[in-house]
Amino acid sequence: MTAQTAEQRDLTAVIGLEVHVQLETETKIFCGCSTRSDGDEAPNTRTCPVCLGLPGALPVLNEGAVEAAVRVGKALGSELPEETRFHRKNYYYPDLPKNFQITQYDAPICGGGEIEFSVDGERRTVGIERAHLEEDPGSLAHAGGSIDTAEYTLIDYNRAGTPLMEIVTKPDFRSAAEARAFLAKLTEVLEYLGVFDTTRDGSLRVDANLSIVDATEVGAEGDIDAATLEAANRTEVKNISSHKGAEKALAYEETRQKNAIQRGREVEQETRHWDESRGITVSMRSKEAEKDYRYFREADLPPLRVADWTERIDIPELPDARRERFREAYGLDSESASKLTSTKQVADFYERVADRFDPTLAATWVADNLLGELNYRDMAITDVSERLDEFASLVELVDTDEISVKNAEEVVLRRMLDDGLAPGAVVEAEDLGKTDGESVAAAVGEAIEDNPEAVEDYHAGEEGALNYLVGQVMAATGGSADPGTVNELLRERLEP
Ligand SMILES: Nc1ncnc2c1ncn2[C@@H]1O[C@H](COP(=O)(O)OP(=O)(O)OP(=O)(O)O)[C@@H](O)[C@H]1O
Ligand SMILES: [Mg+2]
Ligand SMILES: [Mg+2]
Repeated sequence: MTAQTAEQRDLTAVIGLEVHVQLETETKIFCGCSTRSDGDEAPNTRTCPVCLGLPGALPVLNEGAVEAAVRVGKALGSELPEETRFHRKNYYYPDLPKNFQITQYDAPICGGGEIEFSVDGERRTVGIERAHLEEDPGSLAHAGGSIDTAEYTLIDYNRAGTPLMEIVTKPDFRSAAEARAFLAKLTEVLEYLGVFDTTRDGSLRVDANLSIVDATEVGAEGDIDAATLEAANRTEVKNISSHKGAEKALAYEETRQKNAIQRGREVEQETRHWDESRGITVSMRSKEAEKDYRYFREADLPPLRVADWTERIDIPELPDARRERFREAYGLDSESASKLTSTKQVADFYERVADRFDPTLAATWVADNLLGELNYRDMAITDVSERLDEFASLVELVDTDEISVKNAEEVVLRRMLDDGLAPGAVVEAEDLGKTDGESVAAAVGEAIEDNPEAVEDYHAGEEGALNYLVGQVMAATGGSADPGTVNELLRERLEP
């Protein structure tokens, strides 16, 4: 080891992501096969000559996929070209029986753009290189689960031809945590656009690129010049299917590469595989160069004019804008505004409740109570979207003081979710109607009469005695009296 490598160098990680997202369409991108799996379908049943790549079968572009891609482009602030084209990317691997993937090359549907997100309370902006449309390959099942030890592999082409969008970022990330925060934001935006179904298995897959550069190469703005980026040997980690997986794989790669460099070894430019169960990346092959793919024009698909689509398609209000509007229009704090805009469905639900009640009360009920109880049950807002009227009538019962907040939260809401009951039915079944003023007053009188010692203690200045008496009244009214009112009534009655 030379003297130079023996001392610790100050190193920085450089990260760029290629994110493959399945666009939500009814049918595949180049044929009429369904994209919807019914859960326990047999392999290779949702297929036809086109997605099986049989000779002579001709692709026909799905308009739904183009529309979704245009939405994504608009949300990213990309440049949408007048015209876009498709290419064949040639490679030999059993997940694609044609031996090429129809994708885009020099005229992708989206060029440039950026995404802003927060990480550790700081705002970051990451550039988008481009985003293009392509077909998803089939899926491989390695016997025993591991690609490097399997004896054989099974192939299922049901997934083949699902519309994919590959969103390629600039190498603008400097840490694994940033990459993860970006993925969360991207997912949120895609979900708002209605082009992405997060619950679909494998709907988001990431290739994570990482290289290490000397910290001295990083400018004041975190910028690194193109020649340095080009010269740095990067690894591309494939097979990552979750945000958390991406963060873990990148953190692993960062440590592995930094250790190699600190020991004076060079990092090899290669493709690596993320082994989720072992939590490590393993070498697969040297990184293919662009020329290996022999890209050429897909002659079976004519160039597509996107200009008309771009004009016609509008996108909804995006998460950041909606968050800001919630803060201003409804006077919510940042935390509630964030919670209530976490998905478009939650935000829509909240706005419908806020239309009927005081927005702050609506925020407490949706953000704290409802989302909390749903989360606890592994349910989503979409499970109760149809029950907005019932939910509103629960808030109404509290708002008009007919039941106590405690009973509304702990009894009514829970039984609504667990047993599918309407709030009125729960109130009746559990006899939760608030005790009227007279019976509370009577219970207060009784508590004073039955507990002379506590009364004496209270008069002797012991505040604890009052709490004891409040407890007695609450017990006598079955918890339906308002503790604050009981407290006041007792003080009044005990005044000398
Ligand atoms: N020095 C670097 N360190 C880390 N990431 C880098 C570096 N230079 C480029 N990248 C990132 O690598 C990714 C390159 O993706 P791109 O799709 O353009 O090419 P590719 O990976 O060679 O092609 P393929 O789609 O065939 O895998 C981008 O996300 C880019 O930001
Ligand atoms: Mg790529
Ligand atoms: Mg790549």
